Amino acid sequence: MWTTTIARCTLPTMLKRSSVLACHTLRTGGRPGWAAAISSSPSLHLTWRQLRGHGTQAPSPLPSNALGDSPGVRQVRALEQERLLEVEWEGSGQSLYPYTWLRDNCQCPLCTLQSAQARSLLLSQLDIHTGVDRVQVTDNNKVSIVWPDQHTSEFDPEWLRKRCFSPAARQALQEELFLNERTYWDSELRIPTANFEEVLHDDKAALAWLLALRRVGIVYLKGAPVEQGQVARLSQRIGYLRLTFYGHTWQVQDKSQANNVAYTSGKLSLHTDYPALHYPPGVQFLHCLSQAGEGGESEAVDGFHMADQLRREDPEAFRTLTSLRVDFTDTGSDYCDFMVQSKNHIIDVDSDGRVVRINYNNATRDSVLDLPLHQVQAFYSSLKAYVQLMMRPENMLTYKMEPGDLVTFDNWRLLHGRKSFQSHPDRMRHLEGAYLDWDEVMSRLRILFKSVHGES
Ligand SMILES: C[N+](C)(C)CCCC(=O)O
Ligand SMILES: O=C(O)CCC(=O)C(=O)O
Ligand SMILES: [Fe+2]
Ligand SMILES: [Zn+2]
Repeated sequence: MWTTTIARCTLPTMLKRSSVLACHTLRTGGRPGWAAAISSSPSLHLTWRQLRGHGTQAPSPLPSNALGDSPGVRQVRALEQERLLEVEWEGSGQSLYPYTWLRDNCQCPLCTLQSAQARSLLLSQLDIHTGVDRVQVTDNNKVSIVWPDQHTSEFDPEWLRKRCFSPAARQALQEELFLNERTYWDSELRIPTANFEEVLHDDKAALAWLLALRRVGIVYLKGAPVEQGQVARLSQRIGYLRLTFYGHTWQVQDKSQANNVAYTSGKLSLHTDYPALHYPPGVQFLHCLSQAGEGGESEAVDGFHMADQLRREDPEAFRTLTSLRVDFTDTGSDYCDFMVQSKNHIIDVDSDGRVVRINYNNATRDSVLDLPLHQVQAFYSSLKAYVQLMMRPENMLTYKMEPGDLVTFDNWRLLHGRKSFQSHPDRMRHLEGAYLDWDEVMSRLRILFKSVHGES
């Protein structure tokens, strides 16, 4: 039984600016806490193992799982009573597979459309009470099953091993697919930095960029041409960008009759972008084309880290912000006219209580507050507690973008802001921005990993 615990760990020197940075990270089993070595050198060549953290996997009853060197099958046995196939691995260990699942996932050309790597077997054709006629290990070490209707399935040992139903194997595969392990940080973070052109042209650099974006939540790219169109170029490296009412890409400038507080020279307090949508953009790019002489510095905090801190320091506030849905609103005209309304938790948690998304922009929080009278004051105190935690100097990162800098960050996790600035009509501060979603970014990450490391 592997339980998830909060552990304290010390990060290697590369991630911190000075002395020892205490970080909090999720750890499994009774193993020592991992420490991901995240290099912030200009080329940011990080290895998969470095960013995954070696100690993140739960102890596996199998010698190696989902990470290569798959042993062969020694023996298979049909457990008739339980309707399970038992696979005994060479070396040590065994795995159990339900008959129903095996029949459902037959890889033969009748059951699978090979060109789409998709199931063509219909659920109506699946007998969920099927038995087996006979099972054996073939000469080329495949697991062969003959079903009662004499249909035959053959399974590759490596394919089966990866899909082992043990809790440890499931956890290892889920981490490999979704990379949900995060490295929390505070004001001491040295933002992982890479070269813009290198990320565009080199697969290893692009992989390191996306691994760090997932794990740390923010990566700085330097050396982008100082002209519009670079965030679009970078989004093409992934696939495509996320269109919103503010356009395919958008220009952050001090505008008259601004349709958003971002388009002024005023201070922006820590926020996530677009909580007025029920599915806010997962990733944000901001490219600096021109900076203000005075002001305009950027601020950022790790919203997941802050939420975990709030859970410990003020559990009642945490409960309030994860359970009350807050109305957000955004009305105006840009790409086209819009009247957007949403209801979001300030802190979204999944069914296991893990923080998965922060939704908060004070500018678009609606005056409509759909709460019973007696909950209103408690809502404000909870929100204040979270925001005051974020504003502590030890939690907040500050940096000033220069022309050619392009920051990429996790908009579901980070809250970002900017200091007010002096507007000069001859030298306007100008950032170009774009959004992407995590599904597309993770898709590119998996493809890059496969092409760089040659694993499936
Ligand atoms: C205007 N834009 C696209 C730069 C930011 C919108 C963020 C928000 O209003 O939540
Ligand atoms: O101007 C900046 O530095 C940040 C702008 C911003 O946060 C936004 O446009 O939403
Ligand atoms: Fe923003
Ligand atoms: Zn089949």
